Amino acid sequence: MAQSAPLVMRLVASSITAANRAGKIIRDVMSQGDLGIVEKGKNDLQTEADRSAQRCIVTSLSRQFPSVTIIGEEGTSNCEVPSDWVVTDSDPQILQLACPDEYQNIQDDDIVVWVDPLDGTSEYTQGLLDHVTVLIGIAVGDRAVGGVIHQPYYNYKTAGPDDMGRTLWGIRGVGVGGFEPQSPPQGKRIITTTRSHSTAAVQAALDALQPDEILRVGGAGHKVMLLMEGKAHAYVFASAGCKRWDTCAPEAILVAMGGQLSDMHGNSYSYSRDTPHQNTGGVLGTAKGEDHAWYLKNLPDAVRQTLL
Ligand SMILES: Nc1ncnc2c1ncn2[C@@H]1O[C@H](COP(=O)(O)O)[C@@H](OP(=O)(O)O)[C@H]1O
Ligand SMILES: [Mg+2]
Ligand SMILES: [Mg+2]
Ligand SMILES: [Mg+2]
Repeated sequence: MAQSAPLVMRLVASSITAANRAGKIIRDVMSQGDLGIVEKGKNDLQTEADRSAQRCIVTSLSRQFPSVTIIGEEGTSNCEVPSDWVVTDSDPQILQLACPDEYQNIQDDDIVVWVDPLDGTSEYTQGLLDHVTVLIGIAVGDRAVGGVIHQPYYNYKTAGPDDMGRTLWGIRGVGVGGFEPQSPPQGKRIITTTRSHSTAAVQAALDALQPDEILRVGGAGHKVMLLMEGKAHAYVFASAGCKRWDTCAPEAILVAMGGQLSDMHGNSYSYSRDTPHQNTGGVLGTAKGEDHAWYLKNLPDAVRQTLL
């Protein structure tokens, strides 16, 4: 039964265990105390946790799916991966779920896996640990279809080391799991946006949308989780700073529960293997039940013109 599950379902099932293992690596690097920070660019850090978590995920998935294209934020390295970082088991619950007809016969060639081994690096280095997530997105053709978000420090203030963290998943046409989907409060507009990568255009977009409240938090995964759990109505980021690995997994889960994610012009991002990595049109995510078009209509043209 499990062996014969369709490829998309097997990829999500294996991504859950790989993301959980990567989360443990992220916690271990922090508790060992040497983050090994490298500056990749302006306001763009990489730590030993980003590097190690990526090696864990890419090695684990490519052992099981050697012909599937995997694109990760941190590039590749040929160093040996410790054997206990390689996990090849799968989440049994996902393998039992019915796969939609349109994804029954998907081949290796049709898939790209987008990996952000540690989303919210800036917040990780500053000790804002619950902003950190591990993101694994599964694209079929050019669409984000499956997503896994692992939050390694969920409940870290109250949980012990063995019950810390959680893993959320979603598959278009199947549903979501690992969390309780909630709608945001009616009669209010709460917008979430970047905490560490703001610009004049990012602020101008927020001003025009007149939110009742702004939640400035780290990580694309964390911000989309706020939409999924009814804590915010929209994620508005009028900047070209995010990449496909930031949005693929969150978009798949958000869409699977009835929300939307597009660029600031209302166009969907393509997640096919030859697509550019940069989300040059910015990010607009809206919770289930929100009027995505209202946000698009009320964004100032001057802001939109700063984005391709
Ligand atoms: N100006 C910029 N330069 C580099 N990365 C940016 C960026 N703006 C956003 N990002 C990336 O987009 C993700 C979400 O950003 P933010 O937390 O500011 O909303 C982060 O992913 P990583 O932490 O995985 O690198 C962040 O690095
Ligand atoms: Mg980064
Ligand atoms: Mg990221
Ligand atoms: Mg990252």
